[in-house]
Amino acid sequence: MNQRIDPVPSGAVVAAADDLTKVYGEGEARVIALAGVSARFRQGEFTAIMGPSGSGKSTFMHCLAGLDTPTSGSARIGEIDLAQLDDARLTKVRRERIGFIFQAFNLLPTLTALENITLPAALAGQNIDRKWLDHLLATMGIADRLDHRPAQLSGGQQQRVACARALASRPAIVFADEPTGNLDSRSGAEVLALLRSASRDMGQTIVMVTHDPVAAAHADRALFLADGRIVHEMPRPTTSAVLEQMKHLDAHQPSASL
Ligand SMILES: Nc1ncnc2c1ncn2[C@@H]1O[C@H](COP(=O)(O)OP(=O)(O)OP(=O)(O)O)[C@@H](O)[C@H]1O
Repeated sequence: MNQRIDPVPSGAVVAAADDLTKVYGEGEARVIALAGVSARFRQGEFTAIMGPSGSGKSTFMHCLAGLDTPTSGSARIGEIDLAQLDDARLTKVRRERIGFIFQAFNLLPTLTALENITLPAALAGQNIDRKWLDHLLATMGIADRLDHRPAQLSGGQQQRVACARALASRPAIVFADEPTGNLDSRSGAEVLALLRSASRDMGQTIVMVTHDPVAAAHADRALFLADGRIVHEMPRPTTSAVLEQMKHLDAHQPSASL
């Protein structure tokens, strides 16, 4: 009997894109931001989305997260096709199933760290499991900063609060948009280690857009976009392999030949 070796993670599909296209503008201003992107994101999988500037990374993530509407194709969270939802239902799905981490942290300045962390769950009318929250706060290393307001925290601490906020309600999927873009390398490494541990130890599915090969090397796989298409998928990315791939893609950018 042949033993089959299956390289695909066996977790359930948590989010999926099928032939997503996105066209902005018309006539001379027409831009094809996504030209048919399909991908699966499995339970507990940590995916980095990479690609040259303008390749469609943000558009892809926004369509997957229900923050933007594709021109055609479908984006699903679990079994829910986002295109079938009106605005109110879409907001509900985002609140209940999706966590977000942004480059600029996006914490509310008048709220304490703890209030920021629990706000999305409160808005969604969800209870946060206290044991889970304590575990999360200890893991994120912010248990002694909970009464501080964002201005009283370092950038790294603010992003760890934002990570705890995204993970608190155990969403189906967390989208992180350049989460280390505003951090020094040490704080960035801490945040990446936390995301790594959230996926590996807590089974959290994470999709992270990044320009940074060091950040991508923390993921289980990297998807590379160019001109609105996925042109390469790299399992277990390393910094040097990602760097090579990026050089290759940059060399094929139209501007590089000018
Ligand atoms: N609202 C919009 N209106 C018109 N064109 C847009 C809009 N948003 C994005 N685009 C265009 O779509 C293409 C993809 O943009 P997108 O922001 O998804 O790329 P990206 O890979 O995230 O870029 P970056 O790394 O620079 O953030 C670009 O050519 C961009 O100019």
